[in-house]
Amino acid sequence: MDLKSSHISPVLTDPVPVNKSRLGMNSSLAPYNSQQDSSLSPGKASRSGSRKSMGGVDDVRSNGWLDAMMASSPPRKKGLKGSSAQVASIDDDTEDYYLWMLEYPSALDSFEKITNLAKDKKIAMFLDYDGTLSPIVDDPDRAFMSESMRRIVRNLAKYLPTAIISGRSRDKVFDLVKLTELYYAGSHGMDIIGPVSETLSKNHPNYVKSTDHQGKETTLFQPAREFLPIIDEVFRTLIEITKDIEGAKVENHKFCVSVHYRNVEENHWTTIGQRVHDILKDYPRLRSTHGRKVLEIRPVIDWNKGRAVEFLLESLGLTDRNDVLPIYIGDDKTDEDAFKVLRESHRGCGILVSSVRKESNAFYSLRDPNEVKKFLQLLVKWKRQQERRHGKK
Ligand SMILES: O=P(O)(O)OC[C@H]1O[C@H](O[C@H]2O[C@H](CO)[C@@H](O)[C@H](O)[C@H]2O)[C@H](O)[C@@H](O)[C@@H]1O
Repeated sequence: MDLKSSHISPVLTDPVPVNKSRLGMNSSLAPYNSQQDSSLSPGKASRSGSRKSMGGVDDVRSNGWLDAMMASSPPRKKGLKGSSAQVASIDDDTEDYYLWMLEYPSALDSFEKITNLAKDKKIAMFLDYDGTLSPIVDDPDRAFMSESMRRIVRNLAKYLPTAIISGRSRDKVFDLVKLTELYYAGSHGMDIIGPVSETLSKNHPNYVKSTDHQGKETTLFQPAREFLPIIDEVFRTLIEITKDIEGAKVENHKFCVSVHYRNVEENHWTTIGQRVHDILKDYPRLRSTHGRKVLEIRPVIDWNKGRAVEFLLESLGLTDRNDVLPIYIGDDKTDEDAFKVLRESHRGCGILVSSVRKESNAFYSLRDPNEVKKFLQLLVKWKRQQERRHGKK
């Protein structure tokens, strides 16, 4: 992979004529504005040059934000509210779900098919965190993975290169996973700690030698470094503008910011959405994407979980090889970028974790983290058997 080419470098997207945003285009899709005052810090627009609300047209109710916010997570199971540790998703045991599974078959039922694909290949495993390794809960600070899940992931990493790719900051996700034998990509892939790769290090300015939690030599890749001050600034602003909204929570994930509304009364979702939307008019080089009851504010760079998968495969020396099968398991919209990369490059497979029907670029599905655990457990068992068969310990 040539890091000098635009294929891998996180090039900012091209500017689009201003009138597009005036036509009510969702600002989460609105591009970097080359007209911005270059004397400002990265991402910040001058007030006079900022995109203002266009008399109701540029309003979260009419531009699709509110719909996306409403649709961003399975509805709650009745009676779940209260405990912060309770799982907040529902099982949609309808006929519809089973019909949907014809298109996205269960990875458990298809296990043999998957391992047939993996025969004589090296699997590279990529795992999302929230909603995949840990259940979705009301309090993001209490989204713990179970000890049994941790044990299985640790075992898996003995046999396969395994990476966690999360929207959380790398440090936060490491604190939750606590496994030194994995690779980590935080901030939706904008903060990667991976193996040393001579080819990559020669070609990329954002690639620096580092040491991991065990003091082992690794490399750090942070394609959005220049955005650190602006992310900090927008984080503080978002805290300020949401402080009167009960239940709102803002998290700083170093290269991106999360604004949670899971615990906000539904009749205040428009307010929270509108305020975030309006603030982003001052930051044309930042955009928002929709996660599970969360708005994620991130730099407008051509980098996402899909690019992180490509990057890690390259760092592991596993790219452009027919004997590699990457598997990515994730539950969220941001994981779709990774599913898409695997689907479009005709290698590996995406597994969507969902208990409700969703359009996806994944090939298979698993209902919830419990099924993820069963799948990973089967994989460990299968790898063990394979190694025994091939005479390894
Ligand atoms: O890429 P991920 O590892 O899946 O991270 C995406 C977001 O996950 C967290 O929020 C989600 O999980 C919370 C805990 O279960 C839940 O309360 C919240 O509603 C979900 O959106 C994390 O807190 C976010 O910052 C991440 O962006």
